[in-house]
Amino acid sequence: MIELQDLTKRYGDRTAVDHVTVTVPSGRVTALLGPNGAGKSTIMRLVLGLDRPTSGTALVGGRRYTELRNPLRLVGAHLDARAFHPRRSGRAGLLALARYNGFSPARVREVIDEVGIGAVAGKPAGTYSLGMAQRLGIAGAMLGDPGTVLLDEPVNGLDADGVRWVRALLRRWAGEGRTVLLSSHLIGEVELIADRVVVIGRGRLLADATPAAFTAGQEAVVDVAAADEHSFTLLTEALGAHAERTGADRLRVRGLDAATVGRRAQHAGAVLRELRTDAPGLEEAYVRLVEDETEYVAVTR
Ligand SMILES: Nc1ncnc2c1ncn2[C@@H]1O[C@H](COP(=O)(O)OP(=O)(O)OP(=O)(O)O)[C@@H](O)[C@H]1O
Repeated sequence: MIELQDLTKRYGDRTAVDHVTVTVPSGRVTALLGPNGAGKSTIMRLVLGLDRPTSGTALVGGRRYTELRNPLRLVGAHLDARAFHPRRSGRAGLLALARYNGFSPARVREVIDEVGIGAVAGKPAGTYSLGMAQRLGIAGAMLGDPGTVLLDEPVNGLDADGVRWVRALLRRWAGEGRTVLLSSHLIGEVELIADRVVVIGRGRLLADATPAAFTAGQEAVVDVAAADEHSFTLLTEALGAHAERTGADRLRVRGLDAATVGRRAQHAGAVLRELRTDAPGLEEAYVRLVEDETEYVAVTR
Protein backbone atom coordinates (compact mmCIF):
# COMPACT_ATOMS: atom_id res chain seq x y z
CA MET A 1 0.00 0.00 0.00
CA ILE A 2 1.17 3.50 -0.80
CA GLU A 3 -0.20 6.35 1.31
CA LEU A 4 0.09 9.98 0.34
CA GLN A 5 -0.92 12.28 3.15
CA ASP A 6 -1.38 15.97 2.37
CA LEU A 7 1.59 15.66 0.03
CA THR A 8 2.90 18.95 -1.34
CA LYS A 9 5.94 19.76 -3.46
CA ARG A 10 6.94 23.23 -4.54
CA TYR A 11 9.77 24.17 -6.86
CA GLY A 12 10.29 27.87 -6.22
CA ASP A 13 6.90 29.47 -6.74
CA ARG A 14 5.62 26.54 -8.82
CA THR A 15 3.48 24.00 -6.98
CA ALA A 16 3.99 20.61 -8.66
CA VAL A 17 2.00 18.60 -6.10
CA ASP A 18 -0.67 20.37 -4.08
CA HIS A 19 -1.97 18.76 -0.85
CA VAL A 20 -2.64 15.33 -2.33
CA THR A 21 -4.09 12.71 0.02
CA VAL A 22 -4.69 9.32 -1.52
CA THR A 23 -4.20 5.63 -0.72
CA VAL A 24 -3.01 3.24 -3.41
CA PRO A 25 -4.20 -0.20 -2.28
CA SER A 26 -2.46 -3.53 -2.73
CA GLY A 27 -3.95 -6.14 -5.06
CA ARG A 28 -5.03 -3.52 -7.57
CA VAL A 29 -3.64 -1.72 -10.58
CA THR A 30 -3.94 2.00 -9.89
CA ALA A 31 -3.28 4.62 -12.55
CA LEU A 32 -2.17 8.18 -11.93
CA LEU A 33 -3.78 9.98 -14.81
CA GLY A 34 -3.30 13.57 -15.83
CA PRO A 35 -2.13 15.85 -18.62
CA ASN A 36 1.55 16.63 -19.14
CA GLY A 37 2.93 18.61 -16.23
CA ALA A 38 0.12 17.56 -13.88
CA GLY A 39 2.57 16.29 -11.27
CA LYS A 40 2.51 12.52 -11.82
CA SER A 41 6.27 12.02 -12.09
CA THR A 42 6.86 14.29 -9.11
CA ILE A 43 4.51 12.15 -7.01
CA MET A 44 6.43 9.03 -8.05
CA ARG A 45 9.76 10.64 -7.21
CA LEU A 46 8.43 11.69 -3.80
CA VAL A 47 7.26 8.12 -3.10
CA LEU A 48 10.69 6.82 -4.08
CA GLY A 49 12.57 9.31 -1.92
CA LEU A 50 14.22 10.85 -5.01
CA ASP A 51 12.82 14.21 -3.99
CA ARG A 52 11.76 15.57 -0.60
CA PRO A 53 8.21 16.77 -0.03
CA THR A 54 7.78 20.42 0.89
CA SER A 55 5.17 19.17 3.34
CA GLY A 56 3.10 16.05 3.93
CA THR A 57 4.23 12.43 3.66
CA ALA A 58 4.51 9.60 1.15
CA LEU A 59 4.69 6.15 2.72
CA VAL A 60 5.18 2.68 1.25
CA GLY A 61 3.95 -0.10 3.52
CA GLY A 62 3.76 2.43 6.35
CA ARG A 63 7.39 3.64 6.02
CA ARG A 64 9.17 6.40 4.16
CA TYR A 65 11.15 4.96 1.26
CA THR A 66 14.38 6.36 2.68
CA GLU A 67 13.76 4.35 5.88
CA LEU A 68 13.50 1.02 4.04
CA ARG A 69 16.49 -1.23 4.62
CA ASN A 70 16.41 -3.21 1.40
CA PRO A 71 14.24 -0.99 -0.78
CA LEU A 72 14.52 -2.90 -4.06
CA ARG A 73 13.07 -6.02 -2.41
CA LEU A 74 10.05 -3.98 -1.36
CA VAL A 75 9.63 -1.40 -4.11
CA GLY A 76 10.46 -1.74 -7.80
CA ALA A 77 10.42 1.31 -10.02
CA HIS A 78 10.69 2.03 -13.70
CA LEU A 79 10.69 5.77 -14.26
CA ASP A 80 12.69 6.33 -17.41
CA ALA A 81 12.91 3.99 -20.39
CA ARG A 82 16.40 5.30 -21.14
CA ALA A 83 17.79 5.01 -17.61
CA PHE A 84 20.19 2.19 -18.52
CA HIS A 85 23.68 3.04 -19.76
CA PRO A 86 23.37 3.28 -23.55
CA ARG A 87 26.74 1.65 -24.36
CA ARG A 88 26.32 -1.22 -21.93
CA SER A 89 24.25 -4.23 -22.87
CA GLY A 90 20.87 -4.59 -21.21
CA ARG A 91 22.13 -7.73 -19.52
CA ALA A 92 25.24 -5.95 -18.17
CA GLY A 93 23.07 -3.12 -16.85
CA LEU A 94 20.79 -5.56 -15.05
CA LEU A 95 23.77 -7.54 -13.70
CA ALA A 96 25.30 -4.34 -12.29
CA LEU A 97 21.98 -3.42 -10.65
CA ALA A 98 21.66 -6.97 -9.29
CA ARG A 99 25.21 -7.05 -7.92
CA TYR A 100 24.81 -3.69 -6.21
CA ASN A 101 21.58 -4.78 -4.53
CA GLY A 102 22.55 -8.34 -3.66
CA PHE A 103 20.52 -10.25 -6.26
CA SER A 104 21.89 -13.28 -8.09
CA PRO A 105 22.84 -13.49 -11.79
CA ALA A 106 20.22 -16.27 -12.01
CA ARG A 107 17.58 -13.71 -11.08
CA VAL A 108 18.81 -11.50 -13.94
CA ARG A 109 18.33 -14.41 -16.36
CA GLU A 110 14.83 -14.94 -15.01
CA VAL A 111 13.71 -11.33 -15.48
CA ILE A 112 15.26 -11.17 -18.95
CA ASP A 113 13.19 -14.21 -19.93
CA GLU A 114 10.12 -12.85 -18.24
CA VAL A 115 10.12 -9.56 -20.13
CA GLY A 116 11.10 -11.22 -23.41
CA ILE A 117 14.31 -9.37 -24.22
CA GLY A 118 16.53 -12.47 -24.49
CA ALA A 119 17.33 -11.81 -28.16
CA VAL A 120 18.66 -8.28 -27.52
CA ALA A 121 20.02 -8.67 -23.97
CA GLY A 122 23.63 -8.74 -25.23
CA LYS A 123 23.27 -5.56 -27.30
CA PRO A 124 23.91 -2.01 -26.08
CA ALA A 125 20.80 -0.63 -24.37
CA GLY A 126 21.14 2.56 -26.43
CA THR A 127 20.28 0.59 -29.58
CA TYR A 128 16.96 -0.69 -28.17
CA SER A 129 13.64 0.42 -29.60
CA LEU A 130 11.52 2.34 -27.09
CA GLY A 131 9.44 -0.81 -26.61
CA MET A 132 12.50 -2.93 -25.81
CA ALA A 133 13.86 -0.20 -23.53
CA GLN A 134 10.54 -0.20 -21.66
CA ARG A 135 10.81 -3.96 -21.19
CA LEU A 136 14.37 -3.59 -19.93
CA GLY A 137 13.23 -0.95 -17.43
CA ILE A 138 10.42 -3.22 -16.27
CA ALA A 139 12.95 -6.05 -15.87
CA GLY A 140 14.95 -3.75 -13.58
CA ALA A 141 11.86 -3.01 -11.52
CA MET A 142 11.18 -6.75 -11.15
CA LEU A 143 14.66 -7.74 -9.98
CA GLY A 144 13.89 -7.73 -6.27
CA ASP A 145 10.47 -9.40 -6.73
CA PRO A 146 8.95 -6.41 -4.89
CA GLY A 147 5.49 -6.13 -3.37
CA THR A 148 5.09 -2.58 -4.70
CA VAL A 149 5.82 -1.49 -8.25
CA LEU A 150 5.83 2.05 -9.69
CA LEU A 151 5.94 2.51 -13.45
CA ASP A 152 6.04 5.93 -15.12
CA GLU A 153 4.30 5.82 -18.51
CA PRO A 154 5.14 2.11 -18.98
CA VAL A 155 3.28 1.59 -22.25
CA ASN A 156 4.63 4.69 -23.94
CA GLY A 157 6.22 3.49 -27.19
CA LEU A 158 4.89 -0.06 -27.02
CA ASP A 159 3.04 -1.59 -29.95
CA ALA A 160 -0.34 -3.29 -29.46
CA ASP A 161 1.34 -6.57 -28.48
CA GLY A 162 3.53 -4.76 -26.00
CA VAL A 163 0.54 -2.99 -24.45
CA ARG A 164 -1.26 -6.33 -24.09
CA TRP A 165 1.83 -7.79 -22.50
CA VAL A 166 2.15 -4.96 -19.94
CA ARG A 167 -1.53 -5.20 -19.16
CA ALA A 168 -1.28 -8.97 -18.50
CA LEU A 169 1.86 -8.49 -16.40
CA LEU A 170 0.31 -5.76 -14.23
CA ARG A 171 -2.87 -7.78 -13.80
CA ARG A 172 -0.82 -10.76 -12.67
CA TRP A 173 1.11 -8.65 -10.19
CA ALA A 174 -2.09 -7.22 -8.76
CA GLY A 175 -3.54 -10.75 -8.62
CA GLU A 176 -0.53 -11.76 -6.54
CA GLY A 177 -1.48 -9.04 -4.05
CA ARG A 178 1.15 -6.49 -5.10
CA THR A 179 0.57 -2.74 -5.14
CA VAL A 180 0.86 -1.52 -8.72
CA LEU A 181 0.97 2.21 -9.51
CA LEU A 182 1.48 3.42 -13.05
CA SER A 183 1.23 6.85 -14.57
CA SER A 184 -0.20 7.78 -17.90
CA HIS A 185 -1.47 10.81 -19.75
CA LEU A 186 -3.48 8.60 -22.10
CA ILE A 187 -6.96 7.82 -20.93
CA GLY A 188 -7.38 4.96 -23.42
CA GLU A 189 -4.48 3.04 -21.89
CA VAL A 190 -5.72 3.56 -18.39
CA GLU A 191 -9.18 2.34 -19.24
CA LEU A 192 -7.69 -0.94 -20.44
CA ILE A 193 -5.19 -1.45 -17.66
CA ALA A 194 -6.30 0.05 -14.35
CA ASP A 195 -8.75 -0.96 -11.62
CA ARG A 196 -8.54 2.48 -10.07
CA VAL A 197 -7.96 5.87 -11.54
CA VAL A 198 -6.44 8.74 -9.61
CA VAL A 199 -6.77 11.88 -11.70
CA ILE A 200 -4.28 14.68 -11.10
CA GLY A 201 -4.54 18.16 -12.61
CA ARG A 202 -2.08 20.95 -11.84
CA GLY A 203 -0.81 19.00 -8.87
CA ARG A 204 -4.23 18.55 -7.31
CA LEU A 205 -6.28 15.43 -6.79
CA LEU A 206 -9.32 15.68 -9.06
CA ALA A 207 -10.77 12.20 -8.73
CA ASP A 208 -10.06 8.85 -7.13
CA ALA A 209 -12.39 6.12 -8.31
CA THR A 210 -12.85 2.91 -10.24
CA PRO A 211 -13.25 3.58 -13.97
CA ALA A 212 -16.94 2.63 -13.61
CA ALA A 213 -17.60 5.00 -10.67
CA PHE A 214 -15.68 7.71 -12.44
CA THR A 215 -18.04 7.63 -15.40
CA ALA A 216 -21.24 6.85 -13.44
CA GLY A 217 -22.08 10.44 -12.56
CA GLN A 218 -21.63 11.60 -16.12
CA GLU A 219 -24.57 12.37 -18.33
CA ALA A 220 -24.99 10.28 -21.48
CA VAL A 221 -24.59 11.90 -24.87
CA VAL A 222 -26.61 11.33 -28.03
CA ASP A 223 -24.92 10.71 -31.36
CA VAL A 224 -26.98 11.60 -34.37
CA ALA A 225 -26.26 11.45 -38.11
CA ALA A 226 -28.32 13.16 -40.82
CA ALA A 227 -29.32 11.34 -44.01
CA ASP A 228 -28.24 14.20 -46.29
CA GLU A 229 -26.73 17.66 -46.31
CA HIS A 230 -30.04 19.51 -46.17
CA SER A 231 -31.18 17.43 -43.20
CA PHE A 232 -27.87 18.14 -41.50
CA THR A 233 -28.44 21.89 -41.77
CA LEU A 234 -31.99 21.58 -40.42
CA LEU A 235 -30.86 19.33 -37.62
CA THR A 236 -28.02 21.65 -36.60
CA GLU A 237 -30.47 24.55 -36.35
CA ALA A 238 -33.01 22.48 -34.41
CA LEU A 239 -30.48 21.39 -31.79
CA GLY A 240 -28.72 24.72 -31.40
CA ALA A 241 -26.13 24.93 -28.65
CA HIS A 242 -26.75 21.35 -27.50
CA ALA A 243 -25.00 20.00 -30.58
CA GLU A 244 -21.35 19.81 -31.52
CA ARG A 245 -20.28 18.74 -34.99
CA THR A 246 -18.23 15.52 -34.91
CA GLY A 247 -18.27 14.53 -38.60
CA ALA A 248 -19.47 15.55 -42.07
CA ASP A 249 -23.08 14.63 -41.24
CA ARG A 250 -22.77 13.86 -37.56
CA LEU A 251 -23.51 15.70 -34.31
CA ARG A 252 -22.90 14.93 -30.67
CA VAL A 253 -25.71 16.19 -28.45
CA ARG A 254 -25.54 16.99 -24.74
CA GLY A 255 -28.39 17.82 -22.42
CA LEU A 256 -31.18 16.24 -24.51
CA ASP A 257 -32.24 12.60 -24.59
CA ALA A 258 -32.56 10.58 -27.81
CA ALA A 259 -36.38 10.87 -27.90
CA THR A 260 -36.19 14.67 -27.74
CA VAL A 261 -33.50 14.76 -30.43
CA GLY A 262 -35.73 12.55 -32.63
CA ARG A 263 -38.78 14.78 -32.07
CA ARG A 264 -36.84 17.97 -32.83
CA ALA A 265 -35.49 16.39 -36.02
CA GLN A 266 -39.01 15.40 -37.06
CA HIS A 267 -40.42 18.89 -36.41
CA ALA A 268 -37.60 20.44 -38.40
CA GLY A 269 -38.16 17.99 -41.27
CA ALA A 270 -34.68 16.49 -40.98
CA VAL A 271 -34.22 12.87 -42.05
CA LEU A 272 -31.93 10.88 -39.78
CA ARG A 273 -29.57 8.08 -40.72
CA GLU A 274 -28.62 7.19 -37.18
CA LEU A 275 -29.63 8.08 -33.63
CA ARG A 276 -28.11 6.49 -30.56
CA THR A 277 -27.36 7.15 -26.93
CA ASP A 278 -23.74 6.80 -25.97
CA ALA A 279 -22.85 5.91 -22.43
CA PRO A 280 -20.12 8.32 -21.44
CA GLY A 281 -16.73 6.67 -21.57
CA LEU A 282 -13.84 7.33 -19.29
CA GLU A 283 -12.46 9.67 -21.91
CA GLU A 284 -15.53 11.91 -21.83
CA ALA A 285 -15.48 12.00 -18.04
CA TYR A 286 -11.76 12.70 -17.98
CA VAL A 287 -11.92 15.48 -20.55
CA ARG A 288 -14.70 17.19 -18.59
CA LEU A 289 -12.73 16.87 -15.39
CA VAL A 290 -9.46 18.31 -16.63
CA GLU A 291 -11.22 20.97 -18.68
CA ASP A 292 -12.14 22.58 -15.41
CA GLU A 293 -9.22 21.94 -13.15
CA THR A 294 -10.32 24.53 -10.68
CA GLU A 295 -13.24 22.39 -9.64
CA TYR A 296 -12.47 19.81 -6.99
CA VAL A 297 -14.38 16.64 -7.75
CA ALA A 298 -14.31 13.83 -5.24
CA VAL A 299 -15.70 10.63 -6.65
CA THR A 300 -16.06 7.82 -4.19
CA ARG A 301 -16.05 4.10 -4.81
N1 LIG B 1 13.00 19.53 -10.66
C1 LIG B 1 12.06 20.42 -10.99
N2 LIG B 1 12.28 21.74 -10.91
C2 LIG B 1 11.34 22.64 -11.23
N3 LIG B 1 10.10 22.33 -11.64
C3 LIG B 1 9.80 21.03 -11.75
C4 LIG B 1 10.76 20.01 -11.44
N4 LIG B 1 10.16 18.80 -11.64
C5 LIG B 1 8.90 19.07 -12.06
N5 LIG B 1 8.69 20.40 -12.13
C6 LIG B 1 7.42 21.05 -12.54
O1 LIG B 1 6.39 20.46 -11.78
C7 LIG B 1 5.22 20.26 -12.57
C8 LIG B 1 4.85 18.80 -12.56
O2 LIG B 1 5.79 18.05 -13.34
P1 LIG B 1 5.73 16.47 -13.49
O3 LIG B 1 6.90 16.07 -14.31
O4 LIG B 1 5.57 15.84 -12.17
O5 LIG B 1 4.40 16.28 -14.32
P2 LIG B 1 3.85 14.98 -15.04
O6 LIG B 1 2.41 14.91 -14.72
O7 LIG B 1 4.69 13.81 -14.71
O8 LIG B 1 4.01 15.37 -16.56
P3 LIG B 1 4.59 14.53 -17.79
O9 LIG B 1 3.48 13.63 -18.22
O10 LIG B 1 4.88 15.62 -18.78
O11 LIG B 1 5.82 13.83 -17.29
C9 LIG B 1 5.55 20.80 -13.93
O12 LIG B 1 5.06 22.11 -13.99
C10 LIG B 1 7.06 20.79 -13.98
O13 LIG B 1 7.54 21.79 -14.83
